[in-house]
Amino acid sequence: GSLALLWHDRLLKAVRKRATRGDPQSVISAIDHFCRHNEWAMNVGDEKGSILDSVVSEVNPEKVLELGTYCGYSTVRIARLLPPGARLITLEFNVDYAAIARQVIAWAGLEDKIQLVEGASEDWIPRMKEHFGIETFDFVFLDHWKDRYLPDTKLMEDCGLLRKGTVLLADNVICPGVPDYLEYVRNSLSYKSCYFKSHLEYTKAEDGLEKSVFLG
Ligand SMILES: Nc1ncnc2c1ncn2[C@@H]1O[C@H](Cn2cc(CNC(=O)c3cc([N+](=O)[O-])cc(O)c3O)nn2)[C@@H](O)[C@H]1O
Ligand SMILES: [Mg+2]
Repeated sequence: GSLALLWHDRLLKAVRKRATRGDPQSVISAIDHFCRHNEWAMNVGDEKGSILDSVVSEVNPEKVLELGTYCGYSTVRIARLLPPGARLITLEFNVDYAAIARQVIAWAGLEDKIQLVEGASEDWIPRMKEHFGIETFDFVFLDHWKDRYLPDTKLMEDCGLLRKGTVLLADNVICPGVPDYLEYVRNSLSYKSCYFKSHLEYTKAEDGLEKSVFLG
């Protein structure tokens, strides 16, 4: 609705005012400042974001998939750490959010590493190979609708998009929570899973990230 759009315009203004064009870290700090001091938003945030940073740095992925772009905060967080030539595909089906994210990504100067695709994850996952020439992903960040984490993970398995060693990192496994997904990755013989305890972005509530390595 228009109110949400107004809010997102204020977010963009804060980014343009506080962040330096072409400097991803300043874009991240500007969004964190806005969400902590002005208006909360469901970005992964700075605390969980530094866990995301450490997992991305450890995996050093060439091919990355993000489910749920939102304003592009985690997209920028991930892309700024990728080696030259690495590519990040991010899926977002809300056109208003996608428009905001494109501007955040452009301000960070990371357009050439990122492909923002407008559409639903369930529609695009089956088309990754023929449409983007992707064989398998090295790293997947799940931050979209919580009832899509499990079906989309199974869909990625069925489409052969995961290889031995692919790392899935899921946001919000405690709040709002993804019980069916957690039960699956923690009990399936195809995954080695571990939990990184943290807090819901910009709050004191518990939340965390689940890192699950596909064993093939
Ligand atoms: N199947 C889908 N395919 C592509 N994009 C999707 C899909 N589902 C949602 N999205 C998009 O993700 C964006 C952000 N989003 C994420 C969620 C789910 N995330 C949460 O609900 C959430 C909620 C809280 N929270 O309530 O405190 C905290 C968080 O960190 C969260 O990620 N809902 N919309 C939205 O633009 C939406 O269009
Ligand atoms: Mg989230």
